[in-house]
Amino acid sequence: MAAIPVIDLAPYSLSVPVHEVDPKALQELGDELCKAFTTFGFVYLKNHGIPQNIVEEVFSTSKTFFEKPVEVKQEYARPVDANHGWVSLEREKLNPERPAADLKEAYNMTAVDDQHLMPVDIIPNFYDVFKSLFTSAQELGNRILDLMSIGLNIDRSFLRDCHKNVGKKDNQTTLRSLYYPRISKEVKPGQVRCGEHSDYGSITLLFQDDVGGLDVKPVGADYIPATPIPGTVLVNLGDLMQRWTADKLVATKHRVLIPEKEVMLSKGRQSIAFFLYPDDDVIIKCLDGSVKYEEISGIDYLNHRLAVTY
Ligand SMILES: O=C(O)CCC(=O)C(=O)O
Ligand SMILES: [Fe+2]
Repeated sequence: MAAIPVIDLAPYSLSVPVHEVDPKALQELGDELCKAFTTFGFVYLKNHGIPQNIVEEVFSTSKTFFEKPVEVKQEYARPVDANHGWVSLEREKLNPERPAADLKEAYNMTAVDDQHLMPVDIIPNFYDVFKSLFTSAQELGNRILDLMSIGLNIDRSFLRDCHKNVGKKDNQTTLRSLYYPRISKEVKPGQVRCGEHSDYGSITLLFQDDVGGLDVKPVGADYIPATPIPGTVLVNLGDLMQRWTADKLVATKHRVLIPEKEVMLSKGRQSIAFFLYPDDDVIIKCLDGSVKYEEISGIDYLNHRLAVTY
């Protein structure tokens, strides 16, 4: 199996004003992106235009938080009825068939204008750095949706328009900082850092540190490593988008196992995922006009998927 494609987003980078973009370059990018999403479900984007220092700040600020004692972090815990706040170690099991829960912690931000459950009293810049990345990732996400619409031969603003309320109450888009602590004690049988799963929503933007460990499973092939490439963002498709495109584009499985090499066990790992979801009330109806899947609202689809994880 060939490697996960790397696409150069320079012609549509965040630093290029939308009205200055060459339509031919957009069509080529849209086609390239959709092609990658039909087999790998994953692509690396280089020259995307999100400044690396914004990403680094979320990594370092999150690490400061994750290294606090459990009793401190508990104050900011995700309530059962919302996807916002701190998620403790072994709380989630992304592959429900595994016997033990994932060895990871996370902090989720869903509302961009609200500091609710944010640890700003102990880490004053926490909200600002998360908000800054959330805003940039939202803009990049919109551009990726434009390219997907072009590649799918639908109205160019169609997908973007279905994601108008990102960061607000009636949209579930989440910026999630993930922390995989060093492996210091016995791992339970079958336990991993992040169980096999596909993402739930439209698309996911993933920033990894340099430790590595993410494996992805292209269609018809075995898992291959998604080795970190500095300065890139890894973009993958979620199940909801697979359903929306009537399986033309695929949401492939991925996982993070316990490192095999002894020296790697002492290293923690960090990643940051931006899960882009359509607005709650958007009706997901097959874009090719077929009736392969029943219509469902964005929020009903997501609630059904989240129920399996917790
Ligand atoms: O940590 C990673 O690299 C992947 C995390 C992931 O797949 C997820 O949270 O959905
Ligand atoms: Fe994932």
